[in-house]
Amino acid sequence: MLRLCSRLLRGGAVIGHLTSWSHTGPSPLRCFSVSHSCHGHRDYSLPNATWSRHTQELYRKYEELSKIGAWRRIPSYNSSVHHMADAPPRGSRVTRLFTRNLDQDGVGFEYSMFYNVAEKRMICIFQPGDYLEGPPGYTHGGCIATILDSTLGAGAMYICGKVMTANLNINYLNPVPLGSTVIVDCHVEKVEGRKVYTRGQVRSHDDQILHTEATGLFIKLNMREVDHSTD
Ligand SMILES: CCCCCCCCCCCC(=O)SCCNC(=O)CCNC(=O)[C@H](O)C(C)(C)COP(=O)(O)OP(=O)(O)OC[C@H]1O[C@@H](n2cnc3c(N)ncnc32)[C@H](O)[C@@H]1OP(=O)(O)O
Repeated sequence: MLRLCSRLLRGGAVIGHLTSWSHTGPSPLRCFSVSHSCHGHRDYSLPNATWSRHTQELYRKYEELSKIGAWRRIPSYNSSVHHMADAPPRGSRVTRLFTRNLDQDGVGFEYSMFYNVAEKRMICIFQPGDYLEGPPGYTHGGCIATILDSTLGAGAMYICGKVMTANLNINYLNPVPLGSTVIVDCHVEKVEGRKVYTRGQVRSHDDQILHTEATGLFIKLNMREVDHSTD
C-alpha cells in the first residue's frame, strides 16, 4: 500500500493533488486562492465562446451567488499539477487531466464548479460536447460517470483533503443530450473515520429532468503513510 500511494502520488492520479497540505491538515481554499493566478496557466472554468445560453446563465447565477459569499468558483487547469501548491517536478512527462485533454473548446467536457462550504456542496455546470457521444446524440455513460466522480471527489476533497475514489454507484435515469446544459449537484453526506460518503444528481439546467443519481465513497489518504512511502 505504501508503495502504491507513492506511485500514485508521483503519477498524479490523486484528487488531493489539487490541494496543498500542511501538518495541520488540508487547506484547499488557501491553495485555490493561490491557484487563481496559477503560473499564468489558462483557467478553463471561465466562460468561452462555445458555452450555450443556458450554460452561461447558470454560470452567471453562481457567480452572482459567489459575490455574496455563499459560493466559490473553483479554478480548473488542464493538468493536475497546475492545481497544486506543492507540485512535484514533472520531469519530461506531459500529463493532462482527463476532463481537459482536448485542445479544441466545446467538443469535450465544458464545465465550471462552484463550492458551498456551509452546505458541504459542490455543483458543476456541465455542457457535454459532441466528442462525448455514446448513443446517437447523447452523452456516453462513462463521461457522465467521469463528471460525477470529479464533482463528488472535488466536494470530498474540499471537506477532507486528499482522497481517492473507492466506490461509485450510478443510476442512469434519462439520457443527457449532447450540447445540453446540466447541473451536477453533489454533497458530502457523512464522514466516518477515513470514509467520506457523498451523493449527487445530474439534472437538466431547468431542474425539469433528473438524468442521473449517484453515490460515491472516497477514502482519505493516510498522509503519514504517504510521507513514509517516499523514503
Ligand atoms: C477541484 C478541481 C476539480 C477537479 C477534480 C478532479 C478529480 C478527479 C477525480 C478522479 C478520481 C479518480 O479517478 S481516483 C482514481 C480511481 N480510484 C482508484 O484508483 C483507487 C484505487 N484504490 C485504492 O488506491 C485503495 O483501495 C484506497 C486508497 C481507496 C483505499 O486503500 P487504503 O488506504 O489501504 O484503505 P483501506 O484500509 O483499504 O480502507 C479504508 C477504509 O475504507 C473502507 N473501504 C475501502 N474501499 C472500500 C470500498 N470499495 N467499499 C467500501 N468500503 C471500502 C475499508 O473497509 C476501510 O474501512 P474501515 O476499516 O476504516 O471501517
